[in-house]
Amino acid sequence: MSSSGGRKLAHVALLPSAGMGHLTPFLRLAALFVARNVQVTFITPHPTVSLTESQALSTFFASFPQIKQKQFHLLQAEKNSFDPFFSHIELIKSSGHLLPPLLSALTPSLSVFITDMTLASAVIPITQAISLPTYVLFTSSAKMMTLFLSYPALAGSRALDDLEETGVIKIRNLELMPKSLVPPPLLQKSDNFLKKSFVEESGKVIESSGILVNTFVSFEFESLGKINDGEVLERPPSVVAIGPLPPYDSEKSRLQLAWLDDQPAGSVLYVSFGSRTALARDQIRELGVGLITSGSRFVWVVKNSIVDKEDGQELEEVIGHELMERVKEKGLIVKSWVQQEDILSHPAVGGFLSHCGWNSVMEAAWNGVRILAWPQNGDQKVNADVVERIGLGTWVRSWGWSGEKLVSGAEIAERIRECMGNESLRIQTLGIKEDARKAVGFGGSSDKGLTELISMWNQF
Ligand SMILES: O=c1ccn([C@@H]2O[C@H](COP(=O)(O)OP(=O)(O)O[C@H]3O[C@H](CO)[C@@H](O)[C@H](O)[C@H]3O)[C@@H](O)[C@H]2O)c(=O)[nH]1
Repeated sequence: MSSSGGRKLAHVALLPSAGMGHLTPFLRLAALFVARNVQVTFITPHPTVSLTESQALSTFFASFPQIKQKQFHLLQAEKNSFDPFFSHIELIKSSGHLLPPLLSALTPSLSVFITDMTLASAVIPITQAISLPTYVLFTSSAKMMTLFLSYPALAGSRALDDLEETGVIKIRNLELMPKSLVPPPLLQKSDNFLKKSFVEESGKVIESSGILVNTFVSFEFESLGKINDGEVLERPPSVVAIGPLPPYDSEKSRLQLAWLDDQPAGSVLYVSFGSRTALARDQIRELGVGLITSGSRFVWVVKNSIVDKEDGQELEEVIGHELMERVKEKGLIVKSWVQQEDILSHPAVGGFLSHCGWNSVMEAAWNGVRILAWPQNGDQKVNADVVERIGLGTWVRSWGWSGEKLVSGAEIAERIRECMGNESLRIQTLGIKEDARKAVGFGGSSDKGLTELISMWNQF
């Protein structure tokens, strides 16, 4: 803690987890703290899983020289997991014992620590031992949080066995969600990585000083209510909605998007499945056919590997020469990565074919762009359900989880036409954009939540 003109200022350290879906909200939160005179130390696990993360970090620290960066050098370990992101999270956790010396060397001493929810079981015992108040940034939806917080109790009860009959996940008498939304590994009887990590992380998150969640009250009123009213857990840590975490200025690449500039307002569909999902090769081709047949204009980010370091193949090899040529007539194809904020904030963009990673959902709400949801894995069906209920988009439930079936180009085209031509959805989406901006604007629900937290931390 330090003081400015006699006023105490909080010093907050942030520790993100692996992948852009976790790093981005942490960077945005750090930028918000700077704008509110909070001193920030940003702890970056080193190395990162992807090149995109290292690049995002370099740009970020160049724009925010007032933020201290502390590299957290991870132990080297064999990468033997089926998923590079999960194995990186394990690596960060197993390097946890290297954190205390790093934390004790920080000056002024820390007021508060903020960790990613996937690292809680490694971090919270360490920060508890030094009596450092620790908050969790939950990077998914509040609806997903209802499942996350109740999962240890669910997994230890008969509730999962009873599912065969009811098809609905219940905690005590509270209906959380239909089984069909839940990531399949969480429903399995046998042990698996996701089950183990939900039980371990959730068990520690409930010992935290509080949870910050990247959502806003009017968007997820019901789920936030269920948690804060003690329906999900009898004594939940306080949960504060602080989203949508707005993009910071230098996040935009300031590239000239000449092609987009030439398209009519709201006419372009942006197609992306986030930072860590690659569709199967045959599904990529069907999607290409669907995009052409739909008649819509589009910007399509094609990833052919979940790790960008390995995303080496030429697009033409993946899509095929003929399709590649036809796709170019109506749209722009980008390999691996595009600065999403540049695209979603462009007036020509009116729709987003999205996997419903939660950051993408919040970014669509922030920019008033309607979603055609195509969840692929993890929390994404839960998030798609939130999108559909609030009216930010539509969801074709029959498309299933990633790889469950091959969705045909004709079917995709039909759904794109419906979504892009849906005038009431367009209007609803603009209303949601207004609500999102109100929530983080002066005196809005998210603004108040964060202001109250910071004033409390300034007293620590
Ligand atoms: O070409 C791209 C692709 C992604 N992004 C950005 O990267 C982030 C991606 O996050 P998200 O949309 O949440 O997707 P994932 O990368 O898939 O995120 C992981 O983390 C999320 C938050 O926990 C989960 O909701 C997802 O299911 C999980 O896969 C967003 O900020 C995007 O703007 C880009 O800028 N360019």
